[in-house]
Amino acid sequence: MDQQTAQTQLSQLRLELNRYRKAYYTEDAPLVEDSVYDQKYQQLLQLEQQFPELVTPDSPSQLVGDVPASNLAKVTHEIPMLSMGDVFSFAELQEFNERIKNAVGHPVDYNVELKIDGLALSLVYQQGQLVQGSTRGDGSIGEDVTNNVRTIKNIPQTLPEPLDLEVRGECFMPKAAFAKLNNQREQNGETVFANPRNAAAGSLRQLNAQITAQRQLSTFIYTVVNPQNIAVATQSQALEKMTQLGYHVNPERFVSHDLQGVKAYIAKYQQLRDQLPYGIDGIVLKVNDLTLQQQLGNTVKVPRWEIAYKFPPEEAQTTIHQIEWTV
Ligand SMILES: NC(=O)c1cc2c(=O)c3cc(F)ccc3oc2nc1N
Repeated sequence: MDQQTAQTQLSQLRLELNRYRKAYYTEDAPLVEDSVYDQKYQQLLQLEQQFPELVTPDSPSQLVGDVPASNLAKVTHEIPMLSMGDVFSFAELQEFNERIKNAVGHPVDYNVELKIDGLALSLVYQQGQLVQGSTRGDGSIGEDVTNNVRTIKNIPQTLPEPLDLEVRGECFMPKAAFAKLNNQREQNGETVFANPRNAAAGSLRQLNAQITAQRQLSTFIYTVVNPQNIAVATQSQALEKMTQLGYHVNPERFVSHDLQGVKAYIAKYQQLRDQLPYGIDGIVLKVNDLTLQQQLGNTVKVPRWEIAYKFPPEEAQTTIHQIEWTV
């Protein structure tokens, strides 16, 4: 079908479906059977899937807050996108360090990073050109958000070298953008997002990239999936190289030879957390040597060579802070 026909059919479907919605939701007097509504709604989704550039903000598919995952095309991750094991105390970090030392046979260096509170994103490049962007999904099957990531300013569309590369990072909404967006939504009588992470997810997982483009999303890239393509031996070198390639990499990182440095880093960023322009919910410890990472491998769910230390929830931390002030 050509775009013109699709446009005609879509505007007809939008008109009909919005009329049905109005009758159903506001006048409590459905005009058609649910099955008729659902069949036409699926027709609209199919057409919007085929012609995403024809999606309009008033389309019934856009009125449900962030688009349910089922409306976005699926992407299979060649290398699964795992999540991270979490710990909640320094003692557990020490246990993690002991496990690694026993497994490897000697102490190791860790690359220590902030844990950005957003949603995981994969970016695939062929010959240095961005060809696909996708969400984690269930780790094996994610959602295709390629058109949307093309609107995110700090994602390079073209690399300075013709590399075949997959990188992964966190997509987030800066706190200032989140506050502005929620003010606008409140003024328009729309539902507000609970936190920047939900706002980022709802803004990235849109069928209409024009909506994503208005949401001021950002990224911090933290992994090269195939580091052999960029000739690096450690996580810290990989992050340096990604910076040179034009990616936005979080600067608050360092290589630690023991956990004392990590203890100070945790204390520092637990204090700085509410002054940072982006949300963090902890720190991440990664075995710095990439060969050791490979040797340590992954469990079904998480890599064995890294751990996430989660801060206590912000409100709890603020309470403790207040107690200090009153003392
Ligand atoms: N939120 C984050 O700031 C952050 C998250 C991850 C991951 O989820 C992650 C998941 C993997 F399977 C492997 C490495 C990772 O590294 C990571 N590094 C980070 N800095």
